[in-house]
Amino acid sequence: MNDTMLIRTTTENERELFLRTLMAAFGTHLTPPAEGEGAWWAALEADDSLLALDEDGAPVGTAGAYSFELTLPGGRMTPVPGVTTVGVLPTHRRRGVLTALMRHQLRQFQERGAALSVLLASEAVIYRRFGYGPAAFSQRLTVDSHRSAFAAPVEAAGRIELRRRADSGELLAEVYDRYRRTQPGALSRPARWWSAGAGQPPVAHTPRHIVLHRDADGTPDGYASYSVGPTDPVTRTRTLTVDEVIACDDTVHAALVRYCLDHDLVTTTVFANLPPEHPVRWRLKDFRAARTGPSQDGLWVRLLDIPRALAARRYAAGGDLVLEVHDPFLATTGRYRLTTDAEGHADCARTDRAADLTLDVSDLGALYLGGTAPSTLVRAGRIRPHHDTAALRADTLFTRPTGTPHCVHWF
Ligand SMILES: CC(=O)SCCNC(=O)CCNC(=O)[C@H](O)C(C)(C)COP(=O)(O)OP(=O)(O)OC[C@H]1O[C@@H](n2cnc3c(N)ncnc32)[C@H](O)[C@@H]1OP(=O)(O)O
Repeated sequence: MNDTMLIRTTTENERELFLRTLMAAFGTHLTPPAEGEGAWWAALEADDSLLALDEDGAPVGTAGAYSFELTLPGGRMTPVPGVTTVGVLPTHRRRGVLTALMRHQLRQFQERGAALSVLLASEAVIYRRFGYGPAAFSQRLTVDSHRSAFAAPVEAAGRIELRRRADSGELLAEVYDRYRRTQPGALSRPARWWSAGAGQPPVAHTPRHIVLHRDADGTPDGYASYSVGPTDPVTRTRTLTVDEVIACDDTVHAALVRYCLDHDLVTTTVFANLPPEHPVRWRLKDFRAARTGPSQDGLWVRLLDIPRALAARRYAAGGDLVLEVHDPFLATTGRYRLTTDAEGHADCARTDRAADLTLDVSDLGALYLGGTAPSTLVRAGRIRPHHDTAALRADTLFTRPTGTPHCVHWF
């Protein structure tokens, strides 16, 4: 298959062909957006959308990429391709179509100078072989609304207003943009996403309510996006699901959470996508009124230019570490010396020195945003330490200098 397969970018007028192939791979159909919502495919970038064609020229697979900016630990932002719309027709699976698409796409990213790429994985078993590792996680918090009193009132100056999502794009985009610059692991949301609708997923099959928080001067500084499900006729239970609570400030965040918890005719409130260990649970008077769901992998990271990627983020301490990184998919192995100063600024270059740790590039991706400690992967048998203090030294450097990484953006 690989020898005869052609991979090429689409043209603007091939969007429908691309989408039909993708939808068939997922076993779904193109459904028109709900009233007042945009079509999610409006955000696709045609010149980054790849089609794999069989020997007869018929499309059998798709892969696309969006252009985002990723916020790194320490606050620097870097451009990243965000891999999306990956699918292979059920009739052509397990013959290497995805492998060929990934090879083509990663080469394209390298040619354009990307230091890393990111994705959200439909299944966790697919992408490690291509060098991606799970780097940021999210947690679901389910709260019994009637037991949700806070231990202390939220003292956020300002007010909350309920808005139509269709009229709020610019305000939400502004709030989101301020937030994502402060949140490691967050992605920019280009304008075309907002014109397609906000929330998570950004274009939902069900409409979302939006509440906007304004500070005492009237400047928007937070929002929440949510929907309320039907009432169960037997149990009389009803669930409010919050897709996104976005705010730079913890008190504003808590005011928006309080609004959601106080909604009438709701028995359960679900916060679908919070960072792990979010402090909001600790505001509850009754700690057991909330249950945390399993931690889910969110953003996956793949390093393409290791020295540039490692030097771009900040670290938690000064130090020196040599990593031997194996990248079987791109058929490279290299040793890299990472040197950081007391402020956590880094240099990274190839070296001949002996390695402290040996690891696969997908595991380096998993460590990159600080979401998982190197010692955890050593204990899991994924990373090989070469001496007793190697894991501890790596932990001291890599772990979260500026908070838990999190990516709320669905793509
Ligand atoms: C970022 C995103 O867009 S995520 C969305 C991904 N898409 C989907 O989930 C849609 C439904 N699934 C599909 O379309 C296809 O099954 C794909 C795209 C996941 C895989 O495409 P294929 O062309 O079958 O993959 P390919 O043949 O290149 O497989 C390469 C290797 O990965 C393995 N693999 C691929 N997909 C899976 C899977 N879902 N589960 C387990 N192993 C898998 C193959 O067995 C193969 O292993 P091998 O090298 O040891 O033989």
